[in-house]
Amino acid sequence: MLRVEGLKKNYGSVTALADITAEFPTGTFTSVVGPSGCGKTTLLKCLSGLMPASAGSVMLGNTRVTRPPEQMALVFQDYSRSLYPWMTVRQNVAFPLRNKRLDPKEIDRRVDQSLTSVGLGHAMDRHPWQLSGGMQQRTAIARAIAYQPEILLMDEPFASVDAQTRADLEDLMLKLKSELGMTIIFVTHDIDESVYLGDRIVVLGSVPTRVKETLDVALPNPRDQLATKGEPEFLRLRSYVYTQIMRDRAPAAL
Ligand SMILES: Nc1ncnc2c1ncn2[C@@H]1O[C@H](COP(=O)(O)OP(=O)(O)OP(=O)(O)O)[C@@H](O)[C@H]1O
Repeated sequence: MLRVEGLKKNYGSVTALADITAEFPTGTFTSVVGPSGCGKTTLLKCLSGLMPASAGSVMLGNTRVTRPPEQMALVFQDYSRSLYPWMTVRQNVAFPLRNKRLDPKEIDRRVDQSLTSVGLGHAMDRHPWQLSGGMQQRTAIARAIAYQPEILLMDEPFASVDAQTRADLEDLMLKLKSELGMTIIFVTHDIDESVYLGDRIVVLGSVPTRVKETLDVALPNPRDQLATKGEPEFLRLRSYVYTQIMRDRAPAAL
C-alpha cells in the first residue's frame, strides 16, 4: 500500500499542495483528476520520491519514500525527454531491465511482447527521432510495461496519441493491471478516461490543493469501451466528477 499523509509542497512562496492525505491500495487503479494546474504532476513527483515534500510523508508499506523505489515505474507526459535518442526503440525498452538481473532471453521476450502490445513490433530497430510523438509515447509505455513494476505512476500518458490508439492503450492498461496485479496511479485531464479506467477516483481541489473527494467506481469488470460508457453509473459519475472540477476551477481559468 502506498500512502501519503499531510503532504505539503511549496514552490518558493506558492503553496501548490496544501495538505494531501490519500491511500493507494495494492492492486487498485486510482485515477487522479483536478482543475488545471492544481498540482497533479507535483503530487506524482512527490509520490515517487523524485521531489522532496515540504512537509508530510509518503510511505510504501513501512518504508518512507525518498527516491523512486525499485518496484516503481513512471511514465510522464513529456515523452520527448524520456527516451535516449542514441538508442533504438528496443534498446530503450531493454535499458531499465539491465538492473533486474534477468536472463537475456527473458529480456528479449519482455521487450518483444511489450512493444508488440503497444503496436510497435515493426519499429523496434528505429531510433526515437524516427518516430512520431505518439509512437515515442508508446515506446515509453512499453518500457514501463516490460519492467513489470508493482506500482506504475502515469502522468497524462495518452495525451498525445490519437483517439483509436488511446482507446487501445486504455484497454491494454486494464489488461495489464488485472494480469500483473499492478497498483496504478493515473493522472488525467479526461474525466471519461478517469471513470473508465479507475477502481477509484481521487478528485483534487484547486491550489492550495487538498483532496476534495475519493470516489469508488462501481462499474463491472472487465470494462468495455462501448458497453461501460453506456452504463448509467458511468454517466452519473462522469457528470458528478465534471461538476466537482468545474466548481473548483480558479477564476482565471474560466
Ligand atoms: N518548478 C516550479 N516552480 C514554481 N512553481 C511551480 C513549479 N512546478 C509547478 N509549479 C506550480 O505549482 C502548481 C501545480 O503545478 P503542477 O504542474 O503540479 O499542476 P498540474 O495539475 O499537473 O497542472 P496541469 O493540469 O497543467 O497538468 C501550479 O500553480 C504551477 O504553476
